[in-house]
Amino acid sequence: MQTSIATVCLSGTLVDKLHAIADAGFDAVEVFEPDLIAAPQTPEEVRALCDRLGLRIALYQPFRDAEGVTEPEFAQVLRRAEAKFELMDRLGVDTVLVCSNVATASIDDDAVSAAQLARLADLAAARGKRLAFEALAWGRFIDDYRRAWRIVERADHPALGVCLDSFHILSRGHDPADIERIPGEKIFFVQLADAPLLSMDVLSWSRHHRLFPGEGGFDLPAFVGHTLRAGYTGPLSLEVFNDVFRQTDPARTARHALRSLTVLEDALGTDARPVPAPHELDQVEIKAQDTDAVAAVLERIGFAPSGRHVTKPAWLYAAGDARIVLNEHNATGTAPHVAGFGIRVDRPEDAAARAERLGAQRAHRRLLAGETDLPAVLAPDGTEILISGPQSGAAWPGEFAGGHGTPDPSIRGIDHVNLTEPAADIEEAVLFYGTALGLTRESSAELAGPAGLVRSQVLRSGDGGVRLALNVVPPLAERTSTTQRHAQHVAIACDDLPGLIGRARARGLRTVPVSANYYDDLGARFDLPPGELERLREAGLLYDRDAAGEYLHCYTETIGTVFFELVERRDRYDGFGAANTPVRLTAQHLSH
Ligand SMILES: O=C(O)c1ccc(O)c(O)c1
Ligand SMILES: [Mg+2]
Repeated sequence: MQTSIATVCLSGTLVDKLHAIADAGFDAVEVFEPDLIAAPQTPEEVRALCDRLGLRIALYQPFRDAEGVTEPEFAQVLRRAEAKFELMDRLGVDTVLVCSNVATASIDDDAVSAAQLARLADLAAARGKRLAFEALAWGRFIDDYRRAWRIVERADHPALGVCLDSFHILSRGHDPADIERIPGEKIFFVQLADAPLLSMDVLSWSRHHRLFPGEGGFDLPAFVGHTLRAGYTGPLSLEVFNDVFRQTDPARTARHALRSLTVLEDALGTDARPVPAPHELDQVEIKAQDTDAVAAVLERIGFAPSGRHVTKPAWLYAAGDARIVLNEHNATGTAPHVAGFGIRVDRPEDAAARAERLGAQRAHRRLLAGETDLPAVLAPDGTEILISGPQSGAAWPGEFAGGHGTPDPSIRGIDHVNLTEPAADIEEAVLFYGTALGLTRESSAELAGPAGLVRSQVLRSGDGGVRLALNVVPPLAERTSTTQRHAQHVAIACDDLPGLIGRARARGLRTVPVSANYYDDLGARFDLPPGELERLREAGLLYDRDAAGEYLHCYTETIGTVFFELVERRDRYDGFGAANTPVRLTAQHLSH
């Protein structure tokens, strides 16, 4: 399937955009007219650049307000079209998108629109051009692709077909199954955009909030399936108007965009490779110039040092199935931060190949798997993912020697990892981690803290063995606070958290203090058994409950940009204590 993207999706000048699109690996491009008009290059120069870059210009767009108009107005439409066909000759593009009239339409009549489009198509055909008619969701009279098709069918002109844009169809709740009634050769172009399911006017929704396929609430695989079954063989072209992507690095956004098409193609089964589902979080790597303070906190929690790496300045701390690597190799000048994590899957090489197909780079392991040969990849945010095989008791811990001490018996494993992403990168991170690691998007929440709203998206493997939470830093929070920017954390699963916390405190562990008001509110919200509220208050634990079970948790101080959460899941509780997050954010804010 040919891949294409509209220049309007990206930031930068037309030349920046074309380079980014070609470098990402797209086959074709839609030139969005305002990008061309503002560019200092001549159309011939743009055409030559596309040739050099190996990019086909598949579409020129948009041509607005062409039909449903009075005869004098239509004479002006033909004059304007003549100039655009001339321009298209110079650019070397043969198809122009004509969108349904939003501004000048005064005649609500299929016969009139069909006759005018046919006359426009006559003019186009004489210049070797084609018109792809698109019903905008907010068209004055034509706002439904089925009506656009009826008009095109009625005009019955070989140079006139439809353009199907998933946003206009799915945002209005129009049934895309009727696409299959359109002959494939009359579908001149297909544009793809996803979007979050918002309730707002459709024009603002379209102009500001479109997303790449797989990132919103629309069923793009089903939509594309209908176009393919109709017999469409042209490019799948991304057309995403989005306020963030208009600002971010175009090269990175273009790679992200192409990744979304790769995922979509996989979902269509044209190149399906089952994603190996991960079983568990095998380890977390925390890097810093000096990891002593993190080591001290881990020992107070109940981890035991399992030794130093045989060749590198790195140490393994373990307890139960929880393994944390503290790495000082190549870390000059860095504060403690989560540099990577490990997952355990059935077929590590397949999982790595899948991640690479989605644009991840192979990581040249500086640390683990130097001796044991395991694949590792870099996520777009730079996090290193080490991929282990299914056997528990992986080989890599054997790279560490000289351990001592006994871990606390209540510690079970790694419950989840919580990474922070800049607001501009969250869509990319969610798409990448979800699709490369075979995790499903779970709840997303907006949590209020003293420095703004923290958006949080949870990704989870089918059996809950791997849980990853991605938090968006409030974009302006850097001006007021540093704490939320640094909200990366590693959650340690244990049983009997009250018992563990007592022993950990005796070892000197400090946790973030919880307000007295919190416990008053907890008592009001939950009818807890006698004495339970007091026990939670004395232990300084947070509490949550849902229909499936209970959740007890608490947080350590922050070291560098990392802190630890200790969690006990009772029965089948499957959340993250989100209701308690504002209390935690405030406590962390106060302790800085
Ligand atoms: O928002 C618009 O005006 C607009 C223009 C061209 C398109 O293809 C489209 O889907 C929307
Ligand atoms: Mg469109």
